[in-house]
Amino acid sequence: MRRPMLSYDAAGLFDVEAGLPSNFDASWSKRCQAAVEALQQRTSSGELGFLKLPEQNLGQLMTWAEGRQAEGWTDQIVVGIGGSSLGTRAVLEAMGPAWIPAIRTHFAENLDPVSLEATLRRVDLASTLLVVVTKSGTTIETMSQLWILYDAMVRQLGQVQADRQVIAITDPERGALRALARERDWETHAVPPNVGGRFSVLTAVSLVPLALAGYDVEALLRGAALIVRQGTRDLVGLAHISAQHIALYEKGFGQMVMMAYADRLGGLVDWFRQLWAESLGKARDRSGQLVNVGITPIKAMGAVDQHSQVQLYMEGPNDKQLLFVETASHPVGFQVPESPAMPEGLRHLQGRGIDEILRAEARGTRAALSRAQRPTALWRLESTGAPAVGGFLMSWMAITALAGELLNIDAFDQPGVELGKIIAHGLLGHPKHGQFLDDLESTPSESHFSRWPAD
Ligand SMILES: O=P(O)(O)OC[C@H]1O[C@](O)(CO)[C@@H](O)[C@@H]1O
Repeated sequence: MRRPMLSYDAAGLFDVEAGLPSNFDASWSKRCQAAVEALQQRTSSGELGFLKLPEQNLGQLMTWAEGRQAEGWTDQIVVGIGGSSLGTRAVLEAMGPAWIPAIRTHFAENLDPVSLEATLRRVDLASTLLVVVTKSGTTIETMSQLWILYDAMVRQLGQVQADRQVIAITDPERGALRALARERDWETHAVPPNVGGRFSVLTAVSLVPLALAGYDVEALLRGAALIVRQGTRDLVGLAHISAQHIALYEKGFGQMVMMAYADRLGGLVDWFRQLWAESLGKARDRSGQLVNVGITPIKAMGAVDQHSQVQLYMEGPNDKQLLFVETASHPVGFQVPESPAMPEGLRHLQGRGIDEILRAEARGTRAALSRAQRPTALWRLESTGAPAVGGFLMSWMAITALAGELLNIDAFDQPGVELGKIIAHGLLGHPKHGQFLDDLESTPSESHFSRWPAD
């Protein structure tokens, strides 16, 4: 039998006291079928595009990227946040160590002056592309940093040259960035309007910077395609995974820890957190009823968090679903050397690979959590090559969308993030967003305010 590119072991969700019952699959079967039909219907009507992304032909993109690489650029700064950067970062980190990038990639995500300065010190703007990614074209963090970086380029290289070095990835028609790109004649790539930001890792949003960096984006899509190759059959299988998490949520397991056992898998967990949290954390269901639903995603890293979080996961409230993510192979290896000086109790480590030790730690931790009646599951990527990474991404996009159908919520909007943005714009002087400022003006009452050192 061929080794699978990706595998999922859910036994630990069933084998614990408050876990899933043995008739789980049968009892959720009808709901899963209905969820799949609904998702397929929304896909075939053109409302949702992410399931179709593996069908793209990337020939043109590859030729374009090779042409750009041949121009001799050394670096790209990807300016974007949330769904406009997390997917790119996840793939770069996961596949990175096996790759010698054609163009080095830096990110301008958070509004941290020190990070921005550090990025500027690492690059030579004369040989750097500015890849700005924002689907809406209005995101405050992205547009402010674009303006700073573009201004620095204009001052150093002149406007004509700076305009040649900007690549804008945004909605094909709408938004401030699209308008700006038209005005300045920047090169553009379109984000399909029917693919939401957090579902956009297999669109130009990530494929453009990844192709520029020389990554095998075609293999990424091939891996994603394998997950949904059998259409309904595959989707029903994925819907049962969504249902497992929802059923556990309904039993009181309202948090979901994704614990990655390899540093380079950490970016995938960051990507997953946005996908899961923004898609499923909703106040109302589709009929408008107040439900305040959501399963809180938590990032953990093995083995480091065994020395930090695991005590809580073992003995604290039994309200967490724990997903382990590991890779079966690494592009490089280290062995603990043999030595007569090795202390007695550690001799069994001699000759062991550190990957072998890490795997044993993951197994040990999962087994211990199971003994403590905590529900666990394991995702294993055969390697962190493009197909397995693409497969992981597509699996979780489908599981998340299907979970939205099962919960009867809209997994593709994010109304809860708007108010904070409006207030921030108001604070910064936006002429139309001053309505909440009075509430902020009042000083906190002394009984709820502390300062150190005390007067
Ligand atoms: O691509 P944009 O429009 O800049 O949005 C960035 C992110 O901001 C959000 O709209 C809100 O956090 C996300 O859904 C999105 O991925």
